[in-house]
Amino acid sequence: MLLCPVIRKLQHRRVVLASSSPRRQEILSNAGLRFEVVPSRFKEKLHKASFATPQAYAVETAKQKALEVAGRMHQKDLRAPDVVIGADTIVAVGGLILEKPVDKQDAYRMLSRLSGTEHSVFTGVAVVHCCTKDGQLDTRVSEFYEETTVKFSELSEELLWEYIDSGEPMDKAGGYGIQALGGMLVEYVRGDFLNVVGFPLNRFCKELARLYHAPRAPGAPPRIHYDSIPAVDTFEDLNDAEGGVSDQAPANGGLEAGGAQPRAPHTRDAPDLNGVRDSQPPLPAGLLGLMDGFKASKVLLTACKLNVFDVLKDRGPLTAADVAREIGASVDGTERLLDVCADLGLLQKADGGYSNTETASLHLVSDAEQSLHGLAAYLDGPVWGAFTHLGRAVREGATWIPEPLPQAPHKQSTEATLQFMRASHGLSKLTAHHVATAFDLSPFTSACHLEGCTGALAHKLVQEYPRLQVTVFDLPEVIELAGGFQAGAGPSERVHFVPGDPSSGRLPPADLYVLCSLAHDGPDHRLHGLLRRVSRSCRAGAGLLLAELAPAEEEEEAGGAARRSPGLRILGAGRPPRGPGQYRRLLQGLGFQDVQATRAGDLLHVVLGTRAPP
Ligand SMILES: O=c1[nH]cc([C@@H]2O[C@H](COP(=O)(O)OP(=O)(O)OP(=O)(O)O)[C@@H](O)[C@H]2O)c(=O)[nH]1
Repeated sequence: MLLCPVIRKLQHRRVVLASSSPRRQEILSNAGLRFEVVPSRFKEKLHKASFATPQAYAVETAKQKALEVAGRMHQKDLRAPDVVIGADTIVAVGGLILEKPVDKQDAYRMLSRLSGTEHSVFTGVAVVHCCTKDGQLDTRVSEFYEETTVKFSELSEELLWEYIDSGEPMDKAGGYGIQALGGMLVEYVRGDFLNVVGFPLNRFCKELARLYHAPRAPGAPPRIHYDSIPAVDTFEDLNDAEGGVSDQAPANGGLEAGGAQPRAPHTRDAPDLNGVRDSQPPLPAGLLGLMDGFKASKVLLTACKLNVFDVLKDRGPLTAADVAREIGASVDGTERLLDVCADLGLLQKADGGYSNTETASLHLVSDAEQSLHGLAAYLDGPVWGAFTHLGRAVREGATWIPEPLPQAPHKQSTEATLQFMRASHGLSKLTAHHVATAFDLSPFTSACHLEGCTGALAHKLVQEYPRLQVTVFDLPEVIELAGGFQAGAGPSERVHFVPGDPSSGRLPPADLYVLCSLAHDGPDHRLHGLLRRVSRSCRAGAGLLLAELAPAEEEEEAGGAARRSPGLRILGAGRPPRGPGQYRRLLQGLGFQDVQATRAGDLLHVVLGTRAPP
């Protein structure tokens, strides 16, 4: 699915989300939208009985929320934002409209009404386009709603009160949060899940596509289709070009009548649809994005290095001054860093306070179970340094990534070795489940993970397969430090650490050899060398499990060119990603048969082959 063009419709506009709901903020920032948050002060007290349907009530409330913010911002700044988004979520059951409970008794009334029955969740959404004419605010509103049906199980009194006492129901429509504990009350959902959570993202994208699609004038020549501009397959009718020319005025019919068409700030009026625009090459937005994409990476890596996400862990919103004090940095500099992190969807910003998004809590806090903090430090350190001198590497024919570690251990200090191991550990913990379960490995009783580093994958394998013994085989200096890492739930007597050199010398005997070294996915000749050694060492019938980082599926389909993930492509040594056919040929050429390849966790190719008899 080609998603970016839809959200990109709003890229050059000042977008405001008129909502205090953290769920809405997260849904939209996860989708890549950049926006400011200005919670609405509109009191949700419209007269429900005066609306023909519950959904009409939700839509009107959403619209009033957005208009209040547009009006207030216009008054304050004398310039309204370009787009204000408002939303309102309600639950409708048996002719009743349920909003957020006012107290525990109210929550009890709502939840007992929902117990054992089906109800509808409506989210009304208003997209208000603003423009200022002669100092006056002019608005056009596009509005819609989405309905999702939810069925609750029968809830016992005890369960009901336990849930209410958890505190979760209080700020949620209908008194439950389907995304958290409330999910346990739900028997089934029909429709958009995110609509229940507070924002119908799919419908919103379709509306954007519809709003920003300018129909071709009758008789006008057909539009040029630029190869670099992907067609939108799900969000139909999005046929304009990327970049500046895509900031066309919304289509007629998309917005309510009664005001001027909004346009992107700092741009001149778009030319008419008379073919002139079609003769212009598109502005190279993608190219410009590639050119300065490193800035976003550096912001993320720097925020990790300064432990911004650790400071915000498990705390309510903190101001820039609070964070600056804790990280020992200037308030101005910290505020700028935090604002960009919020733009990048790493932090939430509301009322001048910052807090971690779910992604940051999961992966950027240093002691999180699935932390990638170590990877960030490694990328910010040796990898950043190597890329700074990329020109030299190209001239000299060296690999693009510093031969990080096991390849050149004698050059590494213990700290450098640990830095690499932390990166590898984070990636392994993140992906171990997907690698371990991509195929049924239960027929194997012994495995050897070559370059197994801290043993994170080995621990997952023994957890999944109760009969399996796993040897972690890696350089002595790595094995020596591996004990300092928490690789699994606890020490397992079925995981053995054996020092040696995977690229020379004898390999420990095993039924299954595993190669999964994601943090230093090296050049082809290295992998081929290791595979040849496995092929020579293992008996006929032994297995080989190989896992590598893979481009997104759509890129793979487009010929593996990895057009839109250069970072992934060069995570290795600058080689193009392999497709399933290439794995098959590679392994068959090395004496393996029955080669199967699969994708796992959206980020990996996992391949399993069996050593053929010589
Ligand atoms: O399963 C879930 N259902 C609903 C929610 C959250 O409930 C609220 C709905 O309230 P409302 O639409 O009035 O939005 P507010 O939170 O008050 O924010 P505004 O400032 O936009 O008025 C909403 O937050 C949903 O996310 C949920 O979390 N799970």
